[in-house]
Amino acid sequence: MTELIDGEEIAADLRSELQAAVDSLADSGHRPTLATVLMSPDPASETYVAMKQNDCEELGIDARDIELDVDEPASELFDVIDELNDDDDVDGILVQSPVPEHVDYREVLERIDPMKDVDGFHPENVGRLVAGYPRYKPCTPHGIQKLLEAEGIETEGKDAVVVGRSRIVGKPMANLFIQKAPGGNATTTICHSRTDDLAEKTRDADILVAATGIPEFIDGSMLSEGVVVIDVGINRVDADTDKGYELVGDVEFDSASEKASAITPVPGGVGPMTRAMLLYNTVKATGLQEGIDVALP
Ligand SMILES: Nc1nc(=O)c2c([nH]1)NC[C@@H]1CN(c3ccc(C(=O)N[C@@H](CCC(=O)O)C(=O)O)cc3)C=[N+]21
Repeated sequence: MTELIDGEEIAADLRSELQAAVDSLADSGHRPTLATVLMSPDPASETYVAMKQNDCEELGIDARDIELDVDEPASELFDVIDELNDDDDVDGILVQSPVPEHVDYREVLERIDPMKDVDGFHPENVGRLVAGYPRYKPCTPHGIQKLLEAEGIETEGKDAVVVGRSRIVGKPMANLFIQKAPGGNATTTICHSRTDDLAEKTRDADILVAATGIPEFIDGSMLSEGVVVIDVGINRVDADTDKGYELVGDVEFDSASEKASAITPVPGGVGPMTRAMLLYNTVKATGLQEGIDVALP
């Protein structure tokens, strides 16, 4: 039997576990504050930022919502980041990606105060993660670790195959899988668009993480019996629905389900976990900056 991994439920459990930490920080006069900055040409971005704001509201995290027109010069965005960096009331800063083409995302990431970098994308935080002493783990791969943990799926000694080498998912996921730490100790292969005979590699996986951004790129024929499939893709594809699209993953769900022992759905799998870990990092950021020990789940 294939088990459907309920990311929505696991994320809800995490949020309720974070509630106590938010409450105790608020009681001591340090209610966590997350600033989101939206300057994105992607129509999905607005939805995602709105979801993050709602999550904050539910937990009592203060959410600041800054929106910039996509035609503004990059300097406007940098000014906003500088102000948020200097604002002691702001604990976490997230600049939604993608940013417009005339803005260099690398410069954006390097500009954010690393202590407020709740995405974990600043080179200092990336470096710490790779070196084995992470400060803020990037939300999606961290969320995947929490999903596996909640499902009782051991990574130690397993063959993990990550398909995709992005800065936000593939690379940090692989780095977490190889850490000498819970949720790590996996033998890890990173595959990507230039990988020869991809299916040969993916068939070796005990745990497969699909993060290519290509709809239904991985199908059941590429998988071995019993694999755990984590589908990171959230692709909007044209469809005859009210919204004019439907969401599909990077995995062809039906054929993959026939092979998998457990699989995440899209929606309702990794996405909610990514959002929960953003709240986690925001709470952690408040604790670190205020010098308060917070108990994190
Ligand atoms: N600086 C930055 N940090 C990010 O973390 C970041 C970003 N930029 N840019 C865009 C991506 C995308 N992303 C999502 C997170 C959760 C869902 C999510 O919860 N999706 C729901 C469904 C959403 C729907 O119905 O459209 C689900 O999978 O169940 C989606 C997308 C975070 N991102």
